[in-house]
Amino acid sequence: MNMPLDVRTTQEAQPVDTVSEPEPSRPAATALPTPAKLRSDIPLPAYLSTQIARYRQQIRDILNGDDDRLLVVVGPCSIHDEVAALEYGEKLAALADEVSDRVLIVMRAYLEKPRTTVGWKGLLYDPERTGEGNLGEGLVRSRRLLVNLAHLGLPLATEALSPLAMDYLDDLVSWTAIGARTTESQIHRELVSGLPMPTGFKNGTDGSVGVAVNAMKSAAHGHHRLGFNAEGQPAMITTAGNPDTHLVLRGGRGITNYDADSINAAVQALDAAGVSSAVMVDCSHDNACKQPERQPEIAREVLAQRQAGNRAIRGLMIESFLEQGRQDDSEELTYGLSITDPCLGWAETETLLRSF
Ligand SMILES: O=C[C@H](O)[C@H](O)COP(=O)(O)O
Ligand SMILES: C=C(OP(=O)(O)O)C(=O)O
Repeated sequence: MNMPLDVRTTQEAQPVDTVSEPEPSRPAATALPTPAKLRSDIPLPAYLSTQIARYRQQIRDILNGDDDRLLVVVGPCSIHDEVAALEYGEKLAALADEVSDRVLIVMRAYLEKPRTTVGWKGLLYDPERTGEGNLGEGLVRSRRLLVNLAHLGLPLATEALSPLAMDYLDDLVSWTAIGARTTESQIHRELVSGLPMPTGFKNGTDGSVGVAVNAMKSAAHGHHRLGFNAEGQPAMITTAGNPDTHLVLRGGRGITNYDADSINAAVQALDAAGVSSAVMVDCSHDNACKQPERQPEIAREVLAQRQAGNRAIRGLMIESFLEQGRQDDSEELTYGLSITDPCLGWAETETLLRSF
């Protein structure tokens, strides 16, 4: 199991003096299994652990320039239907083999969604999408799905939103994202500092790259943070620092940042800060103005810059599912169609990935 370097459990809680006033009411708390229990109920077989370690190293090698292949993180915006996710994974795994001499494909297996205001937050929180929330079932289904996807031979990517959720899942993930809404958060930077895999920090929702550069500097350092050990007891977590972080350019409100000037400016900022200049371009989100059919043209434009000599460009992100577009959540969903951001369809994705 990949745990941060040193986990010390607080043994001696100080007794609290008698409280004269009644304790203010607290939010309802429903008990959940500990990370150790979930990991033992849904174990990661040793051969998959070896596979994941190998993929993490391949991703590091690409980011460091020791492997010339293109890193492509591709898959649904969010997973709401495990059957469709596995069908997508089977297709992607076959294609990944076919293009593996020039592209390392990593499947987006996103179980937590950051929302601008409110909305469905992902399989991990509310697997039946009732609005009631059921983290107990969500954690089980999320872990089981990641194990099943890993069985297909794919490396997996996810967004780390709740730092505690990663305690249940991080052994299964080969690449992690910190999203645009949390890159500036100290808690997420501390989390990344102890993660065992390469991690991309998105630029901010306003397009600012500086917050991601600062995040990389912070995450490279060791931290002490509040957390829980594998047995679920409160613990001071001591992290060693993560040297394998990089920038993900995803555009911002009314701004795209995949053009040569934007990428060069970002690389200059990374160089000036003394952090890795490896860049991944997210062809979706604000770069595509949420128009999924624009992703192939954005990918081609970025790859033209790479072919023209910009070797800082090491990766692309593409939001893709079985069907193109999106739908609002309802009782009668179209199979294989996103219920969060719009995705490129499988046929278009296949053509695009083969062209790299
Ligand atoms: O990638 C997904 C969305 O862009 C992100 O979760 C925010 O979604 P929202 O603005 O619909 O809440
Ligand atoms: C939420 C996502 O992206 P961003 O943080 O760039 O909005 C995502 O990639 O699913």
